[in-house]
Amino acid sequence: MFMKTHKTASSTILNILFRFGEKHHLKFAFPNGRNDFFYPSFFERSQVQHYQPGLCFNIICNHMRFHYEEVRKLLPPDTTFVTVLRDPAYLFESSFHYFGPVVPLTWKITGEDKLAEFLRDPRQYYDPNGFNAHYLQNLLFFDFGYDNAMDAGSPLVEEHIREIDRRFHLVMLLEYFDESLVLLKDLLCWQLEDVLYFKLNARKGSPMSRLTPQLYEQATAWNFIDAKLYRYFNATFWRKVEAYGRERMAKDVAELQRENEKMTSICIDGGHAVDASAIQESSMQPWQPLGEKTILGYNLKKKINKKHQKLCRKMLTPEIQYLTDLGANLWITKLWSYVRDFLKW
Ligand SMILES: Nc1ncnc2c1ncn2[C@@H]1O[C@H](COP(=O)(O)OS(=O)(=O)O)[C@@H](OP(=O)(O)O)[C@H]1O
Repeated sequence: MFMKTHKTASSTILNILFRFGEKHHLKFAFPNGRNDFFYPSFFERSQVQHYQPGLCFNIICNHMRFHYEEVRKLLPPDTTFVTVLRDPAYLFESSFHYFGPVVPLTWKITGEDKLAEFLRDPRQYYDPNGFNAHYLQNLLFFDFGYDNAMDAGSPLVEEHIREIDRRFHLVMLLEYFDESLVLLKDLLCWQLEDVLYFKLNARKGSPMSRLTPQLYEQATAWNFIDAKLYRYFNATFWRKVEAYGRERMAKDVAELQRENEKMTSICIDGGHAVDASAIQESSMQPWQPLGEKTILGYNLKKKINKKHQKLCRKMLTPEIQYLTDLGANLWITKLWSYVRDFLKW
């Protein structure tokens, strides 16, 4: 079970899981009609495509609002639960840019830098009951199924964090992505080749966050529940690295990075991600936020040796296209995509 949190490099991990599941003919529990489990509603097993009581599924990994009991009833008792977190200030920045257009609360924010204006006085703009408001505060806590607008000082916050700790075998961190994948590979007894990846779903210009130190502080304070969550799992993460062995980790990370670089030179035209307008094949176009084309994608090299052709394509295939290839029914997502194309949205 991969709890796909938002704006945490989860699409990159999804691609890894898709490839592994496909290679080993595993059965995915896909949503029915869309690429998420009717998020932001809570997950229900009846939302799974072809769900029948007693049917066995091996992997569930699409966005959902987590509902432990329902997930438990769907999957075998020995299921491994994993997820990924990100520093909440940067997650907020990413979410604000990506989802801002679908949160009406942001429409009335004026000025060039809407994010800075929002953080100057969030209470002036924020209403927890607003449509899609969860994208603007403690999105991680919301995704895990808890109340993201609760008092950050409530003892319930720590209780919920400990609950996540009891339920998840591994909580990865975007900031230590390669270390995270080495721990994942170790936990699942996988091979190095199973965790090779290209960074997917990156926003234009995102390697340089636009958060000044002051905005970073403000974003952290505004997402203080997620900050507590992140701090807690940062500590558990480094305990896991310690147990794995620091030297062994450094060696494995270096090897993963070497292999990723090799794959980059084999697969990617120009060796880096490009603007949506520069992507030649429509099947390589990533999903874009409403009204913008800010998410980067890739062009496959024209000449790839036979051995790597399929792997390169799979590693670069965006989520929606890969889901279709794996047999997921996406009629609602596709209808929405046609409407957007028609309206040039
Ligand atoms: N490997 C790796 N390392 C570091 N960062 C990475 C990686 N892969 C993806 N990303 C960044 O993750 C952001 C996208 O997250 P998601 O794929 O979870 O987004 S989504 O919720 O599925 O839309 C997005 O962040 P922003 O660019 O800040 O928006 C990506 O750049």
